[in-house]
Amino acid sequence: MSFEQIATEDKQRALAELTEVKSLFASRGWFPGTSGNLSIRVGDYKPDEFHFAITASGKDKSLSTSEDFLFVDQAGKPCETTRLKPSAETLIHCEIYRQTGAGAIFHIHSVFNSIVSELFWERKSIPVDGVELIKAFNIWDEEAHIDIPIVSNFAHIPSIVPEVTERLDPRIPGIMLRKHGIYAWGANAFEAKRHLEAFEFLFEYVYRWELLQRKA
Ligand SMILES: CSCCC(=O)C(=O)COP(=O)(O)O
Ligand SMILES: [Zn+2]
Repeated sequence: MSFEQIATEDKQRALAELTEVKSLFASRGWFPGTSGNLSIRVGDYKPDEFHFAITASGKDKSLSTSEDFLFVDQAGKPCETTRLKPSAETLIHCEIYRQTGAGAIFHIHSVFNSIVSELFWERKSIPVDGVELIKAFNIWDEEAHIDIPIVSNFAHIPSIVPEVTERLDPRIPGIMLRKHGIYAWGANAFEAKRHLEAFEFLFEYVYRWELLQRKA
């Protein structure tokens, strides 16, 4: 399916959802210093052909303007002529869509996610044991244990992608970039938001729990 074949309503829905989520996350202080990026997929999906709307790079994401989003293809190339630049991290979105077929991907930076990625960097994953909010990931085992993967962060974004490819865990709808931020995804915007909120809760929990253990 080409970009032109995708229904206008589908594209408008994606932009409306992105606008709503962006404003909500901004109200929570989740885009400090222009950080973070959001995307929602549109149209049919094949691992080698898909399209998505994504935040434009370097914008103040607490503001709402007519130049907040653009559409790109599976290679991260704009689908229409525009002076906007897609997020500098678009290739990470491309890779996550390629591997998971997700419908939405949200990325934010926070103090808790950055600290825990460093606390657990040596084991390359953030362990979470038996916390109820693991159920937000549709993992319903009693006393579930999960490991949230942490990958290296590089200024050169294409260098991050191979480790994302390697470490993506089909059970866990997220991946943490070391001292950078969390990527969370889901079948749609509602699910990606639920996952992101759960990750952020768990990161704060893990941080505070770790501190209590170290003091004891
Ligand atoms: C000032 S934040 C550094 C870039 C970053 O990590 C980020 O999430 C925002 O980049 P974008 O190009 O999507 O605005
Ligand atoms: Zn980032």
